[in-house]
Amino acid sequence: MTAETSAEGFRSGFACFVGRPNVGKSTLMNALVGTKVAITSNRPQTTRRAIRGIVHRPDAQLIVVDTPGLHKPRTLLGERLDSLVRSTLTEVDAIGFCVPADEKIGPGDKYIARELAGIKKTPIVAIVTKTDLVPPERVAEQLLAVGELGEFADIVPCSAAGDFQVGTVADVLISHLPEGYPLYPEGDLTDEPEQILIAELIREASLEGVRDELPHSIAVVVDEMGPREGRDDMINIYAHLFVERPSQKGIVIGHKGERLREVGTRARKQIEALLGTKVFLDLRIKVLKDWQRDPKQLRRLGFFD
Ligand SMILES: Nc1nc2c(ncn2[C@@H]2O[C@H](COP(=O)(O)OP(=O)(O)OP(=O)(O)O)[C@@H](O)[C@H]2O)c(=O)[nH]1
Repeated sequence: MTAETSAEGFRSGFACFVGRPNVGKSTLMNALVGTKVAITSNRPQTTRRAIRGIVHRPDAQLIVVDTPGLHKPRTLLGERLDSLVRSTLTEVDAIGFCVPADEKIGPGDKYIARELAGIKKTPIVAIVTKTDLVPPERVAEQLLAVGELGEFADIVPCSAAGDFQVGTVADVLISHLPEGYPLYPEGDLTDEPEQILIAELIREASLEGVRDELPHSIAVVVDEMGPREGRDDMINIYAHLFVERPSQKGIVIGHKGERLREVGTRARKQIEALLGTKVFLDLRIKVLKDWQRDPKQLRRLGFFD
């Protein structure tokens, strides 16, 4: 058997990071994944986990998933972790528990450690982050203090900002993955910007049931997205759906707007799964006469030649 067809010695699986807000989870995830793969969507219809990125190694594939909600203080310090987070934690092959080197261990860390103690089957790697901010003695003290928080498969210090031991974090997580074939061929992943993935999800939702009537006539552009004012748990997305003729507009909108509402709901759910956060989706529809034949409009819709 060739290397591609044999799983022998190859490890593949999922990992997620948990920890209080601001401990450096996102920075570490991004550093691990590097610039190779940007935020990437799951194929619709498959699992709802939001994939953050994939670390490709000759001997391993580590898929980093987001834990929506856990890093939101309200949920974190709430009475319970929501079921999505719980299921993510039990579905992954390894959990990275992040504790920063520059802050004393507090109630937030202990709360998470207690929650994690209930997850028996998944190896938990404690990661002391931001080591660049403190002297080595302090890192050593923090490693010991973290060790008191629970039973960990490993404890690793690292600094994503200082590029210290990021590779070791990957190595250690990978060492806890099961042996198996790569779960995602490299070609399966897009490195498209988030907005394009979101536009694609909206387009897919809008084609459901009318694919035959409007095969290529729908284009979607995300005009704007950003956090909703005054809320840290919701993103506003403003998007336009373009059709070529007024009759198509009618099809997409449906009787009394019913179909467009369904499209919005379906797309919103998919986008929420992708981003791991609540989404307010403002979806407008516009006729852009014969856009497929108009080079200027094609450029506007992101089809560059
Ligand atoms: N000095 C230093 N700063 C870091 C490091 N990692 C992250 N930070 C900073 O710490 C802050 C929080 O980092 P994030 O990666 O957003 O933390 P997070 O845990 O994902 O935060 P939430 O999304 O709120 O849960 C940012 O200002 C980062 O720049 C590190 O290794 N060293």
